[in-house]
Amino acid sequence: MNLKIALLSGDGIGPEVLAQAVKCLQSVETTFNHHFTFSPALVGATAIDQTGTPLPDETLELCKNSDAVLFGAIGDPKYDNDPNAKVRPEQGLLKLRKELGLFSNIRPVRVYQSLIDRSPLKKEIVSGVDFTIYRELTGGIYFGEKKINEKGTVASDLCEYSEKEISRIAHLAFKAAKSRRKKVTLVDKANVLESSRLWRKVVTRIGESYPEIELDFLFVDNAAMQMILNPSQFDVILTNNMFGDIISDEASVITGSIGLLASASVGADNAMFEPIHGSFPQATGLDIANPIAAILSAAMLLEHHGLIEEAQAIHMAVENAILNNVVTPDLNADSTLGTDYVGDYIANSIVDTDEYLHLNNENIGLGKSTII
Ligand SMILES: NC(=O)c1ccc[n+]([C@@H]2O[C@H](COP(=O)([O-])OP(=O)(O)OC[C@H]3O[C@@H](n4cnc5c(N)ncnc54)[C@H](O)[C@@H]3O)[C@@H](O)[C@H]2O)c1
Ligand SMILES: CC(C)[C@H](C(=O)O)[C@@H](O)C(=O)O
Ligand SMILES: [Mg+2]
Repeated sequence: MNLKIALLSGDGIGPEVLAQAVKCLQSVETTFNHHFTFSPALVGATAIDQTGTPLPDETLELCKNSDAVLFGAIGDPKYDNDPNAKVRPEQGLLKLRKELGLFSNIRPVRVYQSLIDRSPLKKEIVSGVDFTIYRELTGGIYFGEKKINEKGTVASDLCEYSEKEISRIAHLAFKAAKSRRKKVTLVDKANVLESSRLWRKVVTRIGESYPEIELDFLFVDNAAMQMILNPSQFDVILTNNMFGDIISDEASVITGSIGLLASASVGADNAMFEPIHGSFPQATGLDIANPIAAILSAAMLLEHHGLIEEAQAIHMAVENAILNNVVTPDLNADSTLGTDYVGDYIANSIVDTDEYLHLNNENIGLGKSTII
C-alpha cells in the first residue's frame, strides 16, 4: 500500500518520539513491502518561532492532502507561563483538529501484565484493565465563545454542543463496544450542566438502536473516583472534549506511564495519530522520553488504513521490548536506556508474524494453514 503521511513533530520531546515512530513505520515498510512517503511540516511553538503562526497554511494544506497525519506534541513553557500571549502553540493543534474535522479522539487504555508493578495502584485493581475512551474533539468548551471584559476581571468560555456533534461520536462508541465487551459508559455532569443533559438525551436515544450494548451513566466526579477504585468496570467510555482530556491523563496512571498512551483522532475525511502526552519540556533533548505512545500511535495509523497485521507486528514488538525491560526511565527508574535506543530496539524487532509462523511450520513439516 502507498501512504502519504504528514509528519508534524512539534515541540519539546515531539521530534524525539516521532522519530522513533517513523523508524517503526519504515521497518513495517520493508518487512511488509509497502511504500510510505513522509512529509515533515511545522506546527506549534516551533512554527510560531519560524513563521509567526502555530499552524502555517502550508502545514494545513499538506495535512488535508495526506492519507494520515502523525503528530508529536506541541507546547512551550514560554507560552504556558504567559497568560497574556495572544498566539499560542495549542491554537495550532486545536485549529488542525477543527479544520480536519477530527471529531472523535480514540484513546485506548490497556495494562501490560509485565508492567503491573509500575502502576501506583494495587495489582489486583489494575490487572486486566482494558478500556477505550471516545473523547469528542472538535466541540464543547474548547471551541465555544471566549470572552473577557475590558478591565480583564471577568472571563468566560462557552460549552456548547449540538445533537449532531453528540450523535456522530456516540455511534462510533456504540459500534466500538459491539466488538468489545459490549458496554458504553457516558461520563458527563448532567446533574449540573445543560449541555450534559443533552448528551444524556441523545446518547440514550441512540443506545436504543444498539440493544446488545449496555449503557451506563456516570457523573464525571464519580467517574474520576471509579477509575481508581475499579477501572476494570469500563469498556468504552464516551465523553465530551474537556472531560475526555482530563480523565485520559488520569487513566494513563493506571498503566504505569502516560508515555504509553496513543490516540487516533478521526473525522469523515481525515485522520491524525498522536500520543496523549504533551511536549514534556523538561525532557527535551535528554533522550529520556518514552517513545511507545508515539510508536503505538503509528500502529493506530496502520490499523486505520486496514493494515491489521502490520499494526499487530508493532504491538508485538512493543510488548517484546517491555517484556525484556528495554524501556525508558519512566517505566524503570534504573534504566539507562534512552528514547532512541528503545525506538531502535522496537523497530528492529518488527517481524511479519505470518511469515515467521510459515517458516517455522515448514521447518517442522507443517503447512501454515494447519496451525493458524
Ligand atoms: N497533544 C499535545 O501536543 C499536548 C498534550 C498535552 C500537553 N501539551 C502541552 O505540553 C506542554 C507540557 O504540558 P504538561 O507538562 O502539562 O504535560 P506533558 O504530558 O507534557 O507532561 C506531563 C508529565 O507526564 C510525563 N510524560 C509526558 N510524556 C512523557 C513521555 N513520552 N515519556 C515519559 N514521561 C512522559 C512527565 O512526567 C511529565 O512531567 C504544555 O505546553 C501543554 O500545553 C500538548
Ligand atoms: C494541548 C492541548 C490543547 C490538548 C487538549 O487539551 O486536547 C492536550 O492536552 C491533549 O490531550 O491532546
Ligand atoms: Mg491532554
